[in-house]
Amino acid sequence: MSQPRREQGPLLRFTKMHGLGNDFMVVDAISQPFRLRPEMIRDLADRHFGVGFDQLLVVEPPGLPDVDFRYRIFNADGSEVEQCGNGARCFARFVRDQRLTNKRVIRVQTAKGVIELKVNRDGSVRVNMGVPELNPPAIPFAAEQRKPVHTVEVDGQEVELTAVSMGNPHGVLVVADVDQAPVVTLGPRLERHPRFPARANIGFLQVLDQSHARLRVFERGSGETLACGSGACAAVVAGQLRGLLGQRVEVELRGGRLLIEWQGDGAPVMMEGPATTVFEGQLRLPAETSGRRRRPARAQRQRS
Ligand SMILES: N[C@H](CCC[C@H](N)C(=O)O)C(=O)O
Repeated sequence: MSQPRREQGPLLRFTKMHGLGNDFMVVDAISQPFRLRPEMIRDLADRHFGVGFDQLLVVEPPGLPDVDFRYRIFNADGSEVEQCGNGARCFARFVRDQRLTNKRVIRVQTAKGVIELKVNRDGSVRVNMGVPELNPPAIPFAAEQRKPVHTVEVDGQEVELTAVSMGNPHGVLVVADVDQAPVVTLGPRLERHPRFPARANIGFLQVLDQSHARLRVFERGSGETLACGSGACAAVVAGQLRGLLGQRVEVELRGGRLLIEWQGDGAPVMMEGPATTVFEGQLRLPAETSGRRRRPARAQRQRS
C-alpha cells in the first residue's frame, strides 16, 4: 500500500560553518521566510536525522538604528541564547560571503545587546565581545557578593569556580591538565547546578604561563564542544581575576587557537580567530510539526 504523500513544506537554504570545530547551521532569514519552532531546531541539530550542529544562527534584519543586522542563536537543545563567540565570527563571514553587506566592520544585535565585528583581510575576524559581567545577580549566579572565586558544592564535593557573564553565563574551573579534567562528568552537573538559575557553560582552564592556556568547555544546551569563543573570553577573565593570566592570552581549545585580550575591569574582551564555511545546502522543512520527533527530509549537501 503506497505511503500517504506527506504534504511538503518550503525549501530552506542554509550554510554549514564552524569556528575551530564549534559548528553551526547558518540561515539567512532576510531573503527567505523561516519560522522557528524549538522541536524543529532539535531535529535539525540531530547529527543522524538532521543537519547536525552545536548552534543554529539565524540572520535577520536589524531591529535597532545604527545596527547592520540582528542574529539569533539557538543551542542544539532548542534554547535561545544571548551570545556566541565562534558564531559571531562565522556570522560576519556569512553576511559578507552572501553579499548581504560589503562592510568589514559590522554591528550586530543579539539577544543581549550589540557587538562589533571586524573582518580582517586574511579572513579572520576580531570581535568586541563586550565588558564581562561579574555581579552575581546579572550573571546570573547565586552568591552574596562578587568574588574572584566561589565555592560550589557538587555531590558532596567542594568545587572552586569563577562566575562571569559574557552576555551568557559561565563557570570557570582551574585544572592541572585539561586532558584529565572531569569535563563529561562534572560539566553537566555544574551546567544545571541550582546556583546557576539560567544554567551555565562550564570551562576547564589549564594555565601554561601568563600568555598561554588550554581550555575545554562543557556548553550549556550543547554539551562539550571543540571550541567555545565566549568560554575562552570567560576563561581569560577568570585567569586574570585569579592573578594567573596576563592581558593577551593565546587560548588553545580542542579545535584550535583563539587570541583573547582583556585590559581589566571595565574594558571589553576582544577575541580574534578563524571562521570556516564547509558547505551550502538546502532541505525541505516538514509542512507542520506535530510535536512528535519527525525526521526532516535528508539534508542535501552542495560542497561550496
Ligand atoms: N552554549 C552557549 C551558546 C554558544 C556559545 C559558544 N558556542 C561560543 O562560541 O561562545 C550558551 O548556552 O550560552
